[in-house]
Amino acid sequence: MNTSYGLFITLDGPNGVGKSTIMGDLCKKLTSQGFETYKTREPTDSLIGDFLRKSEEKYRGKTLACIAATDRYYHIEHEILPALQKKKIVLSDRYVESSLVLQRIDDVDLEFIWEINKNVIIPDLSVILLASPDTLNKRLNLRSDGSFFERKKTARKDELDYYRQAAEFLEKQGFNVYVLDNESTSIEENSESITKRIVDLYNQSGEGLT
Ligand SMILES: Nc1ncnc2c1ncn2[C@@H]1O[C@H](COP(=O)(O)OP(=O)(O)OP(=O)(O)O)[C@@H](O)[C@H]1O
Ligand SMILES: Cc1cn([C@H]2C[C@H](O)[C@@H](COP(=O)(O)O)O2)c(=O)[nH]c1=O
Repeated sequence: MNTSYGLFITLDGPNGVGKSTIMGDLCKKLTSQGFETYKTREPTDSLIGDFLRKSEEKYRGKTLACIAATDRYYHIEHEILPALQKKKIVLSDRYVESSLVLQRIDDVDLEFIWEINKNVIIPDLSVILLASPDTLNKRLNLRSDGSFFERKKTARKDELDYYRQAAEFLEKQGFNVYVLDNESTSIEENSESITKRIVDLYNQSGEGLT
């Protein structure tokens, strides 16, 4: 664990599952309990991240996978590690879990994806939110436009299958994975149980709460 350097928490799951909603709630809860948080996301807000966000209509497959991995290593070096060194609780909306799903939907095989991502730092907790394809489609339909991954017809079911496989795969790589149903369980209940896990990890690190 990275606990002597703060805590690193990732929040992942299919498009529209509720990552940013839960992230906002989690940050509020942790801040109100006296923790210093650092909220971040992938693609990052750097030039590489902006490039990744704009890339999906032009670049695909292994090329897009490498752009996402490049942005991730930049993220680790320039945002995640500096914030962990300041003992913050770093919360990232998407991380390597996303590549193990989105790049697979884009026909890149798992071995290649892992090969270019295997040197990432392991989060203290990797939260994966899931919901049924119907619910995901309903939530996404509320939006006016969609990305390549959101528009792809079979994407919802593929995303769910690949997230389940990613959870299993990452556990074997030593990740502490926490899979949650974000369909029938409320935003409040889920963010409460994630907060509890984070506080438990913090206390286990021997730092105490303040
Ligand atoms: N547990 C929940 N129950 C019901 N609705 C939820 C729940 N969690 C999130 N939502 C709703 O789902 C919708 C999508 O949420 P959000 O934008 O946070 O998803 P996201 O995973 O961040 O999406 P994207 O990956 O596309 O950015 C929002 O309208 C949000 O209010
Ligand atoms: C982290 C990550 C991102 N992408 C691409 C796929 C989408 O174009 C965006 C995700 O944007 P959102 O606003 O979070 O929906 O980035 C990718 O291909 N692989 C990745 O690992």
